[in-house]
Amino acid sequence: MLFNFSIINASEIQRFSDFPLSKKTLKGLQEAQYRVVTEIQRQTIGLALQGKDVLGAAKTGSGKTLAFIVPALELLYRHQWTSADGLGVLIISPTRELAYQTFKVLRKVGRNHEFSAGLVIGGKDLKEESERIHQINMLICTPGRLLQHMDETSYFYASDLQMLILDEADRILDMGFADTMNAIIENLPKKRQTLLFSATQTKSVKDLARLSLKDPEYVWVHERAKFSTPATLDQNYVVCELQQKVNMLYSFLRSHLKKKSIVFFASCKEVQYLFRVFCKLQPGLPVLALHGKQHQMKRMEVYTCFVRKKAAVLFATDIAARGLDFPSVNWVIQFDCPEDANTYIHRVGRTARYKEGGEALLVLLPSEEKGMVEQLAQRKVPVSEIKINPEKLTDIQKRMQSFLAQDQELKDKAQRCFVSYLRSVYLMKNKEVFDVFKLPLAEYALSLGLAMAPRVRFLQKVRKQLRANEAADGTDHLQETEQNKNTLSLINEEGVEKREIHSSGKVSVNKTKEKERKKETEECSASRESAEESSESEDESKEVSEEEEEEEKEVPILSTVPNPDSMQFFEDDDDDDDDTKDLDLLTVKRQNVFGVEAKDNPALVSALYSKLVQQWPPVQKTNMAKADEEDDASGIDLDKAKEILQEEDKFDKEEYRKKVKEKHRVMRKNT
Ligand SMILES: Nc1ncnc2c1ncn2[C@@H]1O[C@H](COP(=O)(O)OP(=O)(O)OP(=O)(O)O)[C@@H](O)[C@H]1O
Repeated sequence: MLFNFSIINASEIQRFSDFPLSKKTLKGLQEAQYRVVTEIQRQTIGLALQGKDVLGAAKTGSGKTLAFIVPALELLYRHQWTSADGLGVLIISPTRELAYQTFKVLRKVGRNHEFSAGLVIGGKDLKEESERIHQINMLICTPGRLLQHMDETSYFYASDLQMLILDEADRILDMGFADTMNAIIENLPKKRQTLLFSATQTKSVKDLARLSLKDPEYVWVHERAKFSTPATLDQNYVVCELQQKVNMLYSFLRSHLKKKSIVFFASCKEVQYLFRVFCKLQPGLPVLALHGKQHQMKRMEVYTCFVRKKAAVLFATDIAARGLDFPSVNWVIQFDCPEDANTYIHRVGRTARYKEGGEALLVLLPSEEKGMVEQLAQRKVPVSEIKINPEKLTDIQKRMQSFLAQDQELKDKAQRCFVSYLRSVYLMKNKEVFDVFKLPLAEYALSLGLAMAPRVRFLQKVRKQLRANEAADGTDHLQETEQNKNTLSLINEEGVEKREIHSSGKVSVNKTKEKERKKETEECSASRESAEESSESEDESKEVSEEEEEEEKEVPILSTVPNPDSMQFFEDDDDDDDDTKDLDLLTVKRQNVFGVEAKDNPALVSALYSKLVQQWPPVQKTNMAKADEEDDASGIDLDKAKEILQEEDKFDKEEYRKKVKEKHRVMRKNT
């Protein structure tokens, strides 16, 4: 059937069937219950069908995935592509989870076509992948693994590539893949169509567009929208002292037991510690944790488990902030202030997806409020302030102290959480919002259940440096709070290694010399936590021994608080009837929860990896329909998954990077 693509008029398109699409694609869309197009789909699919390069930006949850999958299928269909034609479409995703999610949508919508589709996201024997990769027509991959194939797989040809798709381009760049992307693009034929999609428009996205797109059509569907977040998203913020944040979170969860929430933290170690503590606290709903230090297998379990739960809370780092399509999330809580407005937008985008409603609560420290609220206003994010009623907070500090008194490992985690949070604040670029010297360290330590603040050597060094600068230029770089003056002077005094901050009289003796490790610093930077790059072991004992940076010897805390703990390691599924007593206390806004006037401010996958397991090895030799049937027919093969993941752990990324670097060096030398 011949279509006339030149007459597509976006303003007349309402349904997918209004586009000149093949019967196979339309059938796939209908079977997946996609009928009416979203705005980004209406505005970009026609342009892409006409063969134009497109840079598409639209709010989170607005349907960007189909905006590129539909034209990709159509392009190969029109060219009557067969498996013998090799690679025709390449889709690059920032993370494994997102790549797999996209792969699933592709298989669903493309099930009536006969192209082969493959997922190459690392973690499997390269040789095995290499033997099959040349048979793939549509390849979805993460950047690192793709470059690895380009460098090492002799069968890998992209010379006939018709279309390159860059999904979540901003995230790819944030994760430090700019060089990798440049190298990949150099390896691709110049004559091709390129589609680039992103939820936020940043300078680096425009740079990448300049490099990879030719005379692109810019489609920014929400450019003139009053707000840059979905209209169905209700957004509020509270200003909360650092030492009250944990109490606030606990109180919040206790009053939202029937809801599904994601709580974002700045670092893995905060997630690790607070997850453990909240399991012990038994808030009355399942608690899950997702972060970049988890073994891939664990991430599979957690993702699947959270997708299936009706009510649960997921503690996460920004690894979960972008692209992932968790169904029916009611609340996104930003426990720690996001790095910038873009990160805020991606995080809240995990709720209120595709016309659904959702609520977002941002927790800000007093020192963060002005700068962050201004940034959000500039980015057209409508967020209103609500206040916490301190009387309605449940104080869990004593319970936490009691847990730590009985569990040295948990105490170690608390100390790492403390240091890691401070480091994450210190590493933030926007110093108007993030000022580590304004934080009440002693109180914060207490609020984590610690008897005293661990020594933080990097702060010591920073302080020294600032003092030296001050002496040189006569200015006052250090504006300390009274509390910090105390803490800092103590930690700065040569030989003083004890600090008592708790009335119960505990003494801390810090014995370990800090190893200044760049690796650690990077791990704590939320923006660098990448699904693809994560290689840390789940083995916590190993983690501990590797990360002894703030080791501390301490006399155990004497606690009179009985331990209510019945340790639950992974999740707490217990529905506690008593919970209802708090219901009227903390329901943000509607019941004036935090007690307050709302002051308007102007301003892997349900099946994620379970399916990944079945479609391994990753190349689908069969057509998509068959693959999909197989996919739906069977359950999770955990043994197989474990096998795959064990293989993955053997893959030495450092070694590989060195090899690639060396290879590039030799190549540069030779040219
Ligand atoms: N035309 C449509 N009709 C019905 N549902 C749709 C349509 N397009 C997309 N959806 C659904 O909307 C949700 C969000 O889609 P998608 O994940 O593509 O959004 P996105 O714009 O890529 O979001 P993000 O920027 O957060 O990655 C998905 O659950 C998807 O199935």
